[in-house]
Amino acid sequence: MAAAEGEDYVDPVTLRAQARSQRKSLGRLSILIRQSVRLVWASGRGLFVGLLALQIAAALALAGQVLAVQAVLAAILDLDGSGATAALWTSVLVLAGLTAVTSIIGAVQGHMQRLLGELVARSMWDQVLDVSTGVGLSSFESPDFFNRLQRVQSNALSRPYQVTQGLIAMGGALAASIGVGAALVSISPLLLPLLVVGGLPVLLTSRRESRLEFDFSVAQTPVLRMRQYLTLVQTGRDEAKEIRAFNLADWLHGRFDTAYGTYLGALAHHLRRRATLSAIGNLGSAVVLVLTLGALVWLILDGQVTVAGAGAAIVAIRMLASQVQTLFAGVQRIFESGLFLEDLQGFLRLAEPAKEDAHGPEAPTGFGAVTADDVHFTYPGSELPAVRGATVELRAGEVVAIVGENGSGKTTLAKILAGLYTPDEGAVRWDGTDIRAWSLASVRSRIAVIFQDFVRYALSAEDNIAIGDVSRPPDPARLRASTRAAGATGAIESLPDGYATPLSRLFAGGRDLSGGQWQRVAIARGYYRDAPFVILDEPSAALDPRAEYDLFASLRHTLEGRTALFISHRFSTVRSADRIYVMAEGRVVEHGTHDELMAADGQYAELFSLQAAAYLNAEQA
Ligand SMILES: Nc1ncnc2c1ncn2[C@@H]1O[C@H](COP(=O)(O)OP(=O)(O)OP(=O)(O)O)[C@@H](O)[C@H]1O
Repeated sequence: MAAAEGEDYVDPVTLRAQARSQRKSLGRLSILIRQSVRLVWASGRGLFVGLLALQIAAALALAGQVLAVQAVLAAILDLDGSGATAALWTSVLVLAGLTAVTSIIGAVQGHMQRLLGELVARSMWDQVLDVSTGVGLSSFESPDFFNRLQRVQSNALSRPYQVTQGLIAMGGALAASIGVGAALVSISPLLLPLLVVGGLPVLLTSRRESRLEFDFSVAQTPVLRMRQYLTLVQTGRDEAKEIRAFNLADWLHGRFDTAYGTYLGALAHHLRRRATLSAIGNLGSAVVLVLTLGALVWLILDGQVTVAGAGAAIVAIRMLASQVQTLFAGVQRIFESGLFLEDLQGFLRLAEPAKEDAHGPEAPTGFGAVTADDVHFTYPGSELPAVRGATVELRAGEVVAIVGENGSGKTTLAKILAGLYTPDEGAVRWDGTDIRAWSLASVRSRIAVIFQDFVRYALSAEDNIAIGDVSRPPDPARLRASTRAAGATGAIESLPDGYATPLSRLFAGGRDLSGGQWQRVAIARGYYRDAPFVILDEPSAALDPRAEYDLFASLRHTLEGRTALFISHRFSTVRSADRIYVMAEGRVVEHGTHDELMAADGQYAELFSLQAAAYLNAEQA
């Protein structure tokens, strides 16, 4: 597993600096448009082409409307002429028909855009989920990663839809502008340049607005994450009991209000700045529009255009102004989304090291011995190493235990042995070969790990166990054997729908299990995976002493020759292990069999006696 953090991690400050240095040139716009078209094309090319075709049809209808207005006005001014009434009605009908066609096209486009937007969103989600499930586990220790994930979820994912809309609006507005512009030129060529200049103020201010929007989003991500977290805490099922027991409701609510208040204050400030900028842009456009209309009046007075032509020109000017605005709004959307898209692209690149995990030769299907050879590991962002020079060995078929006090590094060492963290120094080897020589995905497929904080999936009991090996279709016989070996048969068979019962009250007919029953389900999940190496991280913490004893006593039989690493706090449980490693402060301080360690009279003997005495005292009390 290559650590995902590295040059691809960009902190918010760097991101803002990058945003400031972004060039907003035509060259950049064309790059963004190319990227966006590729994205939309890959998600739904049929719809995209259909939408563009409709845009062209709408543009033609719009240009036709200008000419029809001119014809209607000319017919009105010529009403006393012979056949003028028929000409008037014909042009009115054409105008009405074209107007209806434009509206119908608009409505159909709306529906198609919505669908295309969803297709784009789905393809983006697919990629984002690939990253979040594919990046190295250590990414989840990094606040940078979470900030980025949050930004991508809350912002970047909606941007491709905006880009889609922006592109289509731009295409349509461009086609319409050309159509209406051509109609306008046929009335008087002098009017066109003035109108194009009219759009410039909006373009200039919109560039600045997009930068403001991006800066705002980057700056607000940590506050938004905190707010979201506080919402989750106050609405979560697991947290509900503690919130009541500790009377935390008002306190948490206060925190939430403060976080929201901070965000709202910043949002109001941000929106004022955006509103001011867009007002400046629109006022500039309005001034240019007045100049254009003035020019038109002058052309009429000068006799260069007819009154009918001038009437049609006014309609065209209004249409063109709105098309130019749509065009620039499209450009703005693409610029605005550009920074987010780059952020998103950077995020998607985080999956590349994960893809490398699948490369390389397949790991062997078994081993003679697994060793962690003088491994060191420090969590990203931590100063102190969690594991500092630990060496352990597990020979095939052995049951090996790691014991030690809280925080001594047991779980971290287990995750290193499971190939989930790459040691900073030292190596995990199978028969002398560093596991990094093989595809890490294939190494992990040979290992079954039951974590201390295993996941309670809100799925059926069957799924909760069969999830241990999704590489093949569920095997009912294996499922039942694993359940039996983990001692979970009774709990599952007494559920209303047995194995089909959802293990969560979130779903109709669902049931929850007790902590110990859940733990047995998790153990069954580990047994179900046909792996030569099984890691059980405190699998007995929620079990009663008899169940714990049974679990360990039956372990060898259940494992049928597989190798097991067993982490526990209860020394009495592990006394029959082939070898016991005692960890303290990230190091292995002692190892041997129970008898050897007791004879050595070191830390193990001390902790064992302490626990035994506590147990005896408790029994006597
Ligand atoms: N995700 C993490 N990020 C940073 N530090 C961590 C993380 N997980 C554990 N640590 C630190 O690493 C050290 C070893 O933790 P580890 O979970 O491996 O200990 P452990 O022996 O399994 O403890 P326990 O018996 O409480 O489960 C501790 O000091 C802990 O604070």
